[in-house]
Amino acid sequence: MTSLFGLVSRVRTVFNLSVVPLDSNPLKFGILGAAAIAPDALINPAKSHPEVVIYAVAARSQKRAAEFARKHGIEKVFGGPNGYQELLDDPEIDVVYNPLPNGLHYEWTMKALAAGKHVLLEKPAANTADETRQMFEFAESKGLVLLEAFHYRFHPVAQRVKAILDSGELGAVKSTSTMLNVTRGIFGPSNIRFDHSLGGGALMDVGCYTISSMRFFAGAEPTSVESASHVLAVPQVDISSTATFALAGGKTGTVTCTLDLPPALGLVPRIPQLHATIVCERGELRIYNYVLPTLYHSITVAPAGGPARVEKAYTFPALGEAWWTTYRYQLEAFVNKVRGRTPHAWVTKEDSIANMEAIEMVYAKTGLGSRPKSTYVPPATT
Ligand SMILES: NC(=O)C1=CN([C@@H]2O[C@H](COP(=O)(O)OP(=O)(O)OC[C@H]3O[C@@H](n4cnc5c(N)ncnc54)[C@H](OP(=O)(O)O)[C@@H]3O)[C@@H](O)[C@H]2O)C=CC1
Ligand SMILES: O=C1OC[C@@H](O)[C@H](O)[C@H]1O
Repeated sequence: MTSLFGLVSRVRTVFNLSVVPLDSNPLKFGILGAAAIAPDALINPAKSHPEVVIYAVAARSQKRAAEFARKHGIEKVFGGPNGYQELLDDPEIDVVYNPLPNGLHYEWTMKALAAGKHVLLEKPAANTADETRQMFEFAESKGLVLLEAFHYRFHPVAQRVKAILDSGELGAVKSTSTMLNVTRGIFGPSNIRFDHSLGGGALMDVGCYTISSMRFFAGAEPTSVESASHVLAVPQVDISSTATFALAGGKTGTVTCTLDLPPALGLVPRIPQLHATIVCERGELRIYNYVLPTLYHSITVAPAGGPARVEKAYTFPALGEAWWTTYRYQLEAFVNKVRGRTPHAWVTKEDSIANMEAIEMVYAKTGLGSRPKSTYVPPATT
């Protein structure tokens, strides 16, 4: 009963956020594209951050940009074929949020960095590890912050799980199983997720979380892909994928993802499955909902031969509120980094590159091949 009240209270707060007063010199964010994810990932979290103002949006259509701006109370609108570049050229903007389709991440992140903006970049970082490396090296050379938005990492759940594993309570990690299965029908056939040229594929879209969390919880990088299989949505684009990695130190990791979770009994839509199991030398740890834990989650710590305990982690001892989403925690860290303060968690350049490498390893194993490289060539001066 207590957890039901907690759930209702957290959900009510998330959907009825009051806007906190802004500091005197907030960071001004501009959004590239009137993207479906932008409200959850940035606009709503920004309402409770005194150092963030969502100042501008650009969309390929003026009308779409204007409607999005009106709906979300955004001051500045850039529309039309040059809208994205015009937003980047606006000297008022400090930070660019890039939630474009995966295949456009590289081009517009490079352009945003060239314009001197910090970038919050949606996952997966790009279509290839090479593009990912280039973006991070360019950001470093310009002294700018670039973050791949693996929001789950910033929530207390992921950090608490990592702390339990690192404590040695259960002994060393032997294997991981990470899953992200999305309900069938949420994304229609024309969705960017099924467009090869835009970087589509379940492994790119949701598999990137399963690989990221495998690497994080195992504390080890893949050395090879032992087996992999997929179901195609259209040629070269997987709607479901699974793979088993050999990881450094003799560990293994199995990842499972789909955008096509079938209904129960052929009729009842199932809620997304966002679970992970980590098997250790002296027991196992199970996480229910490591991706959107604010709604509800559980961390079950089951020592071999001993009683299991269940933990919850909605806040850190000195940071957060129970209703803070993964995105709100992520924004906290991002702003701290830009401001030169130490963030409570981070996804490093090396981490983002390694994740893309692992995705490409799976696509190589299955024969689908990496998603196409961007045709954008940065100017020589960049
Ligand atoms: N962190 C998270 O939890 C989530 C992250 N994501 C990530 O965010 C990104 C966007 O996902 P989502 O918001 O679902 O995507 P959308 O389908 O909403 O597309 C995002 C934007 O892409 C722009 N766009 C530019 N060129 C094209 C093109 N050729 N075809 C289609 N769209 C184009 C559109 O901008 P315009 O308005 O200018 O037309 C659109 O608004 C992806 O990288 C995805 O992986 C997605 C969901 C959740
Ligand atoms: O990032 C994401 O998280 C949730 C999924 O439903 C979505 O497809 C993906 O883009």
